[in-house]
Amino acid sequence: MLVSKSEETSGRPQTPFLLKYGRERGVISATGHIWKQQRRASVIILRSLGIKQKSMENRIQVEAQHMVEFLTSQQGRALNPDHLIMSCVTNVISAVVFGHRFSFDNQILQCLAEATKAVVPFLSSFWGQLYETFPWLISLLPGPHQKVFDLLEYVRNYVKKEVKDHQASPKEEHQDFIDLYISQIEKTNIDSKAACDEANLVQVVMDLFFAGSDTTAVTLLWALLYVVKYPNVQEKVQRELDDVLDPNKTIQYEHRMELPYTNAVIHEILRYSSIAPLGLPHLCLKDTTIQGFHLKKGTIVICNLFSVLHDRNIWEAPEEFNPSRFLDKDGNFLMKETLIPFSAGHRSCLGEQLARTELFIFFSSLLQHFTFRLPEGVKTVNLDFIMGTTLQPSPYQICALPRFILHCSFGINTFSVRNCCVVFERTQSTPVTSS
Ligand code: HEM
Repeated sequence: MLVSKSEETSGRPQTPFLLKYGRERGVISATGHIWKQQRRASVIILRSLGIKQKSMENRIQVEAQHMVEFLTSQQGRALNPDHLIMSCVTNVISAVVFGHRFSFDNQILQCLAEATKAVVPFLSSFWGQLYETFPWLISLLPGPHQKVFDLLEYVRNYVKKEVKDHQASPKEEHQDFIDLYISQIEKTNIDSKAACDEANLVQVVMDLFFAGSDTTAVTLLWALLYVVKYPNVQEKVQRELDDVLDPNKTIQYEHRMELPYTNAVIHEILRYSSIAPLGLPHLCLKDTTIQGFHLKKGTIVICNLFSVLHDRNIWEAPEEFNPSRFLDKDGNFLMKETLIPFSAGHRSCLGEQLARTELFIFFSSLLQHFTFRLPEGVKTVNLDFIMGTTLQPSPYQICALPRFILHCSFGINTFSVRNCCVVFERTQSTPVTSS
C-alpha cells in the first residue's frame, strides 16, 4: 500500500495538535501542494549538502569525536547515555541546518533536546489525546501539555532568530540548510506557486529537529543495549573494525562496504528495535481500494511497520536478534527490501540518508573506542520498551570501558589501543601469562 497507493495515501490528517505544531506548513504535517514543494526543496538541499565536500558526513564525524572524548573522560564510570546521545544527534542537525554545533553544556542545546523529548511522546500521550479531542478546552487548562507548548514556541522562536541572523549576514559560500533555503526563496518568483518562504523555512527546520533527533538517538540507545546483551556480537564488530580500519583515520560512511558484519548489525538493530512502529498517520486524498477494502477520501491510514519488520513470513525467527540474516553465505552484506524502518513510498523518511550515515559513524566510532558493559551489580539487560510515538528503551546505566583500560587492567601497558583489544580477546579464552 505504501508504494502501490503512495500518491492516493500521501496526505496527513490535520489534527488539532498537528495544526498547532505545523500550521499547515513544512513537511511532516503539511499536505498537498505545500507538502510537495517543501519536501522537494528539502530533498534537493539535503542532497546538495551531502554531496558538497561531504559536509554532512564531516559534521557527524566531528560530533562522533566529541562523543568519544566525553566518554573517555568518564573512565568507564556507569552513566545513562541518553543525555549524551541526544545532545550529539541534536548537534548534528544544528550543524546541518544552522551551520554550527553547541557545546554540551549550552543552554540552547539543552532546550532543543528537551523540546524533542517532550513533543515527540506528547502525540501519543494521555494529554496529547485529550488535546486532540477537546483542543479549546485543554488549551485553557493547566497541565503538562502547557510545558510542551512552551517548548514548541521556544524552538520556533530560536529557529526564527537563526533565520534572521543568516539573512543579516549572508555568506559567500552557502554552507548550511538555512543558507541554501534562503537562496531558494530569493530565486522564487513571487507570482509562482512555489511555496519557498520564510514561514515554511522555519517549519521545515523544526521538522528536521523533531523528526531527526529523537529517532536517531533512540536507535543508538537500543544499539548499546543490544551489544551489551549480546557480547559475542560486540566482540565480532570490534574484531572487524580492528582488522579493517586504520585507528588513526576518521571513520567514513564509505567504510561500510568493507565492514559487512558491522553493517549487518546496524540493519538488524533497525529491524529489531522498530523504533517508529506505526510511522506517522497518512490520509487518503481520494477514494481508493486497498486489498479489496474501499477507503473513502479523508480516511486516516496507519501503517503497522512493526508487523512488517517482525513478520514470520519474511524473517526467519523474527524474535531473535540475528545480524546474520543480512549476510550471504560468504559473509557479504545482503540488503533486504522488506526492511522498512523508514517507511516507504512518497512519504517515506526524508532524513533516511542522514540517519543511516549517523548510525554507521556513531556506532562504529563507539565500538572502535569502547567496550560496553553493565555496571557492577547489574545482572540483566532490560529490553522492555516504553510505548509511544517511538519505542524507547527504559532508562538504563552503562559503562563505556575505553579499550586501552581493559588492556591495562591485564597488566600490559605498552601496546597501542588496537593491540590492546587483541590481547583482551585472547584473555577471554586463555589467561594471559606474558605480553
Ligand atoms: C533511525 C532514524 C529514523 C527513523 C527510523 C525514521 C523513521 C521515519 C518514519 C517511519 C517516518 C514516517 C514516514 C511515513 O509517514 O510513512 C519518518 C518521517 C520523516 N522523517 Fe524520519 N526517521 C529517522 C531519522 C530521521 C532524520 C535524521 C531526519 C532528518 C534530519 C528525519 C526526517 C523525517 C521527516 C522530515 C519526515 C516526514 C516526511 C514526510 O512527511 O514527507 N528522520 N521517519
